[in-house]
Amino acid sequence: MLPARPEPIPLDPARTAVIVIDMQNAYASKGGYLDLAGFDIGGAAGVIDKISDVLDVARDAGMTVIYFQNGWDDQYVEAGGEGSPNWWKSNALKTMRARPELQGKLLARGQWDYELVDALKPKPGDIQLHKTRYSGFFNSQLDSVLRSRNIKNLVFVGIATNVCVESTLRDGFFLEYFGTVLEDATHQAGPDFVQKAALYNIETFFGWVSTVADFKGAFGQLAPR
Ligand SMILES: NC(=O)N/C=C\C(=O)O
Repeated sequence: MLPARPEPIPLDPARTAVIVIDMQNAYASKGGYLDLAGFDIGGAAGVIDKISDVLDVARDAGMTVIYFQNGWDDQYVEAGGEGSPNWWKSNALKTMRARPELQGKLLARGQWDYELVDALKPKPGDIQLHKTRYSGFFNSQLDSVLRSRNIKNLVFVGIATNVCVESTLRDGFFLEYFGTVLEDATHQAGPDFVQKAALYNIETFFGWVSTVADFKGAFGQLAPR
């Protein structure tokens, strides 16, 4: 049983996956996309350490760990052209249009920006998935990976709470997955109030909100390290 808001949620480790959303240099490192686009990434470093702790506990408890990376091919075909709202709304694409010297660098596979941060590299047995839009369920293998493993519960960590974490958790809700966010293992893109708003939405309408300490308290004892 994981203590959570609005109420504790039962999680069977064998039927639970920890979903690590987009812990790439783009979102968590100085000089990465969010930083270059003018977002405050000051809270990202603390989140990296918390996620590392969560993943150690999750693996030892027998949970599946799934890493997502967000981005596109180096020609940005997968990003969509002017016929796609993504072309208009993606701040990475807008930043590159405003600063042509960055073209080909942001969120492009093969570039530093796309890579996972050094402290959070997948371990044997972890699963790596790629996505081209904010939701991890859109045009990805996530649903079939989860169903083939009989997984029903999703625990979310990563960046950004109000964009890709919330989008993926919401889509999971519609597909009958139970989503929980560990609030202190996430960070928002935007002012503090968007973190609060995203967590309010999740707690009230789409899922559950818990903490790293409660996760470690609930599952840290299952397999002695
Ligand atoms: N990973 C995310 O939440 N991404 C947010 C914004 C973006 O990718 O432009």
